[in-house]
Amino acid sequence: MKLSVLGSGYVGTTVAACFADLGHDVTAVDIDEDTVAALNDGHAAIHEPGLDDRIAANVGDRLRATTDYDAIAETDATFVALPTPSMEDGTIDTSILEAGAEALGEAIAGKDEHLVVVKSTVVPKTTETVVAPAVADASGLTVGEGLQVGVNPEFLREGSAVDDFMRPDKVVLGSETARAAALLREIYAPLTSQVDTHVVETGLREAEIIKYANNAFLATKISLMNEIGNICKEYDVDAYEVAEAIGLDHRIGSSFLASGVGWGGSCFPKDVAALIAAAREVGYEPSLLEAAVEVNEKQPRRMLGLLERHVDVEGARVAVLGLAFKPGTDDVRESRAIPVIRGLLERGATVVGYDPIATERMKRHFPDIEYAASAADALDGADAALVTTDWEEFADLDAEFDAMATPVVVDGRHIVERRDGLVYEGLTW
Ligand SMILES: NC(=O)C1=CN([C@@H]2O[C@H](COP(=O)(O)OP(=O)(O)OC[C@H]3O[C@@H](n4cnc5c(N)ncnc54)[C@H](O)[C@@H]3O)[C@@H](O)[C@H]2O)C=CC1
Ligand SMILES: O=C(O)[C@H]1O[C@H](OP(=O)(O)OP(=O)(O)OC[C@H]2O[C@@H](n3ccc(=O)[nH]c3=O)[C@H](O)[C@@H]2O)[C@H](O)[C@@H](O)[C@@H]1O
Repeated sequence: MKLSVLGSGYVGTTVAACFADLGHDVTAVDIDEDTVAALNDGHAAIHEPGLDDRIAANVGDRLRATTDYDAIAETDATFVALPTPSMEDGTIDTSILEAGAEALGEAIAGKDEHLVVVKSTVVPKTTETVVAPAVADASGLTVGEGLQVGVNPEFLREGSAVDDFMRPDKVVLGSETARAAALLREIYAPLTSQVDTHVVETGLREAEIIKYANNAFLATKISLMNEIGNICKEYDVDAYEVAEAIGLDHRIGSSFLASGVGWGGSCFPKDVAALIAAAREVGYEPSLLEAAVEVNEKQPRRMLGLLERHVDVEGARVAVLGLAFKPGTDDVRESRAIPVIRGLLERGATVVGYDPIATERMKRHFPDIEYAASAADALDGADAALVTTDWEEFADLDAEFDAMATPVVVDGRHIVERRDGLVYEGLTW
């Protein structure tokens, strides 16, 4: 089928490249000229393992990128993967989505039929009340007739986006008409026929809230483990031993029990905040979700508190190892390193940050701190080190700690090996 994908960020680029790989003819549309040029050049503007290979294999053949919305008219269906960022009060800002939907509508005016699929994460009713009317008004098409509408939330993780898309646990297809459901099924057939996955066919609102339920559950699971971990720490118990044991209960499961400095990224914080705001909007006070956020905000402060047990932070030189919100990505959005660095600066420390790939992005947040070219350089002469991302290379650090002025490590990610001569503090162990 001929598909267009609106927005070429983490989701849009992955979706476009993977659909092309699956045999569809795909046009990626983005307003950013550099992003479009990079794609047409055979690579992504973002770092995502395996993504460049898929782009390079398909560009010039089944994949192309453009800034021209008119190209959408040549396609049968459009996946909307535009940003839905948080507003101050936690609600999602739908202005980009609305502008995109309007431009999309203008582009398909005069067509007999077009399918619009919302891939962006949106609160229940957004597709019905914001996207569909905007496309309908601008195109002149009628919702449910010429204009078919779907919601297909995305569950990929950054750092493993391609694998997650190509081997999903489930594919959620939301629609309100048999025609839209059939088109969605057809688009996903090349994937669902080759991998063992579950296809969940449901309504628009249901598909929208399934995405939030998924993320809220995972974020709350981590916060619950962090809360248990904080208690474990006070009793001198290793929370990782506890997690391993409880994870054996199949009702709990072993994934997303890694306690530490908490959850960051462009989605968990934004999506939990949006679900809280959406709940309040309909008069429900979501106290458990609020507590999950509260625990998450506590973890960086606990990390700084543990540091203060060993080092007078004012005037100290502190290495922050790991700036990305998780390993495998250069994305620093809502990275836990941000509140940690802010807390260090407030306490008068000199901060030297290190990350294998996220340094440039973190410079936009903290242009004035020092950045090291390697973990060894960051540790050289440091009075302490805080570990905020579980990059595998930190597990191999050993003799590098000898160059520290005082060998104090507060590990927020359970990644550094304890060794003789190192004053080691785990966050929840
Ligand atoms: N990042 C992730 O891992 C996941 C994100 N999501 C959701 O997917 C949506 C997109 O997220 P990301 O891909 O992370 O966003 P992103 O910020 O990485 O990329 C968005 C892209 O849209 C482009 N753009 C902005 N306005 C535009 C317009 N009017 N027309 C065309 N292009 C425009 C930007 O230039 C950028 O390339 C969000 O709703 C997010 O919550 C869902 C699952 C996973
Ligand atoms: O909606 C989204 O954008 C995506 O959000 C998350 O994916 P992502 O943010 O890429 O990363 P995760 O691997 O989920 O990690 C999120 C944060 O939780 C932290 N985390 C994760 C797991 C864990 O056990 N403990 C823990 O602290 C990570 O360090 C990271 O800061 C979800 O896992 C995806 O399914 C979803 O599609």
